[in-house]
Amino acid sequence: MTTISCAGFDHPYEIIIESGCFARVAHTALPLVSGRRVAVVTDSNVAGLYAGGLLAGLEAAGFQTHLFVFPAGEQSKTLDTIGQLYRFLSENGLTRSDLLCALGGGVTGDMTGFASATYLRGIPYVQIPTTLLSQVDSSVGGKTGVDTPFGKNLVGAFHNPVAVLIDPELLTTLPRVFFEDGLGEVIKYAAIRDAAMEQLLLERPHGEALEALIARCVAIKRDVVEADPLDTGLRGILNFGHTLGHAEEKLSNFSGYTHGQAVAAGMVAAAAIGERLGVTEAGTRAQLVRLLERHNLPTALTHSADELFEAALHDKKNLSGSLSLILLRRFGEAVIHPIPVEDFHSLLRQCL
Ligand SMILES: NC(=O)c1ccc[n+]([C@@H]2O[C@H](COP(=O)([O-])OP(=O)(O)OC[C@H]3O[C@@H](n4cnc5c(N)ncnc54)[C@H](O)[C@@H]3O)[C@@H](O)[C@H]2O)c1
Ligand SMILES: O=C(O)C(=O)C[C@@H](O)[C@H](O)[C@H](O)COP(=O)(O)O
Ligand SMILES: [Zn+2]
Repeated sequence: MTTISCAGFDHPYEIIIESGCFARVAHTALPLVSGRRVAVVTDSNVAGLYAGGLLAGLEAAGFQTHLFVFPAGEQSKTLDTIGQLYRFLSENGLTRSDLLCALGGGVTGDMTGFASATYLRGIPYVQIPTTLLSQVDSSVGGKTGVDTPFGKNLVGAFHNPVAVLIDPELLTTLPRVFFEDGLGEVIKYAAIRDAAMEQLLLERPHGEALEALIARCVAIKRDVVEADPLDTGLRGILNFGHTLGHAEEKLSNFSGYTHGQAVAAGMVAAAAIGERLGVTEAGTRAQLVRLLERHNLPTALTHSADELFEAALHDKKNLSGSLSLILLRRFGEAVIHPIPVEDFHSLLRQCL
């Protein structure tokens, strides 16, 4: 078992990483809230696999439970679903002393966290991530929100969970394509902060090696979000590959590449731009491509430079005509590189 503490800008919380810890959710949640109602939020795939066990455990511990299920997939990550969730919470009498449980992947976690930040102006929530992506990244750090027709994650709030319980055993039911999708974010962590992780990614990780890899990513994310909780500087490095990855997702109406796939292709493009600018060591792009291909991740974006540029104009790192590009100096070290928006456009035309 690994326990990682995170200071949090709003409150401190613990991230528990342990095979089998799913069985202890109720035990962990009990001392964290004074109320006795819990709303479990999950998607239509995860509900049938894990909601029953979670509800039974919570009820045995004395909680009154309510289950909100939405259709699985990125296309549900909208204000519309959030509206339905608010109504559900209100109809079931959830108060600010009660608890929300995000049981699922990043889509569930981002939406539950956003409802938790805004319903009654704040109600506690616990993250129980069930995808590799959500275990290594989205359940930690308190970025919550939804996609909009004008761009990815453009409505949201910073709001930390009261606890994160990561049980790698839950990944045994995860379809292979989503496991590989999560490896896209794992490779991001290696690329921005820890070149040695590449050795652990030569084969598909499993068992203790997988648990260690999850803990390493969480520790890196904890260090970065503690240093810059509200994303005003250093935290930008966690966005490596995301400027173009998010543009790609938006241009496909959130039904093309999954998030991890889009980030994978976005990282390759960012490495090409970095090499063109002379910021990134030559050969880094090829190194990234080899690692991504090993795990069946895409290495090319599917839209044109002009389309991607237009879509990226809504990026949150775009401030008054200048865009903070996240580049690598070399594999294992990221750098934030501000450039005028027009230069970004011509770089895209040259590099894609
Ligand atoms: N807040 C953050 O810091 C942060 C970080 C990274 C990504 N994200 C967001 O996370 C989202 C992507 O998350 P995701 O990849 O987890 O997607 P997801 O939540 O849609 O889950 C992927 C698929 O796996 C299924 N699934 C989940 N757990 C399962 C299990 N244990 N067994 C079988 N099937 C299971 C789901 O039903 C879904 O079909 C994106 O919206 C992205 O923007 C947020
Ligand atoms: O936590 C962060 O900060 C990240 O950038 C992690 C990313 O993997 C994640 O996809 C995040 O949601 C992107 O943030 P955004 O601010 O670009 O929406
Ligand atoms: Zn991401």
